[in-house]
Amino acid sequence: MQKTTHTLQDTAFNAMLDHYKKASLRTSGIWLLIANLCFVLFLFGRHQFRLLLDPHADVAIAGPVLDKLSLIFLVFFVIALPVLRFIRSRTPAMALAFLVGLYWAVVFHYMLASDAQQQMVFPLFCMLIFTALIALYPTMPVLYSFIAPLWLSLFIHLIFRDNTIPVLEVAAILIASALFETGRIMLSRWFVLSIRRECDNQLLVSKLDNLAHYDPLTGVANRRQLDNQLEQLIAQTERSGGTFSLIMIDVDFFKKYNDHYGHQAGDSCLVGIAECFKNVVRQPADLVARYGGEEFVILLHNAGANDAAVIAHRIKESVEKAAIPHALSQVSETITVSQGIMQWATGMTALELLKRADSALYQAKHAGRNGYCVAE
Ligand SMILES: Nc1nc2c(ncn2[C@@H]2O[C@H](COP(=O)(O)OP(=O)(O)OP(=O)(O)O)[C@@H](O)[C@H]2O)c(=O)[nH]1
Repeated sequence: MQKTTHTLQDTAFNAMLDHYKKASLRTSGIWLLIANLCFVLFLFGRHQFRLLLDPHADVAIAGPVLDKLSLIFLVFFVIALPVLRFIRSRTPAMALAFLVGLYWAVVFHYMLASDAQQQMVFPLFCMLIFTALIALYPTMPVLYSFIAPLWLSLFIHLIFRDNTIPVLEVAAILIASALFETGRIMLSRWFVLSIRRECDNQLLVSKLDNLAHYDPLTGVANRRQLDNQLEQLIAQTERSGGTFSLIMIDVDFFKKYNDHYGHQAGDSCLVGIAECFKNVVRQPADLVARYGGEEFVILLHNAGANDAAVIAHRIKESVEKAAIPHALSQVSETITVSQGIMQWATGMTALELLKRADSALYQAKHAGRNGYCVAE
């Protein structure tokens, strides 16, 4: 039983984690794309600004290519931004992140080939990976799809550029990568922890809600929920017109049942009877509630007294079919119920309705039990 509860909790937690990962991907994916656009515009503006200050500046190699690449990114941005809203699964997000990463790998390639742009590559690399970390840390595969092309292009370039390996630059990249990875682990632990707390809170709220609104023995609505729904139904029916009915049900000779079979058997009997009621009403529209002790009430939406009588007949049949033995009953060899039906009329309060249904139930008892009576 405990194992089942744990499995259910784990399933709820995994579903919630998945939901929040996707939600965060949609919102922070947009932010990341805009941040990338800012970096692109910065490079473009920087190049134009340098030309403005010094028309002979050494920008010949990378400058024009970067301008074209900026334009390409702008087109890509215009297409990708609306698409991002519709991304529901991880694979297209990974593909999109990889494309942006690849774009930066190409930009790095051209920047590293120019003396004037070279010194910008490492700060740009750091800014890119850390903004990506902020946006994508909950979904590691998407984050790595973005980082991998950047990282590989830089590393391959550094190692194969000259015959000697630039130890300082490689060390700087390794330190930045180590900071990135430890930061990612830390953030994603906090993320998982906050989802775990959220999941626990929701489970707690639903447990408290169950305790507040359902009868712990039979699982049907309790008196509090019945009172609330009845008030609401009266207000709603008064506003929109129509009608509804209420059936009050009492188990026949239940005291004798308890005395004969014991209180625990009495409890099981109530559970079985409540099950019969649930099976015959329209759910979730109609409400089965435990009114108190061995008395139940059923609220039937959009039902007149005649419709309620049909339901009452079905209840009688369903209880008979359950065939719960009752050796001391004076009307049958099995458990039976008596029912009082009352149709709501305009201006009638909840209290009056319940009282009239109770009187009809009394009449049904008086008429020999195991039957139903409609209030006049
Ligand atoms: N096992 C069990 N018994 C309950 C519960 N709530 C009420 N009862 C019992 O239900 C019995 C109700 O008895 P009465 O009100 O005298 O009615 P009855 O014996 O059904 O007689 P009639 O209604 O006239 O047919 C009492 O013995 C209560 O103790 C419950 O939750 N579990």
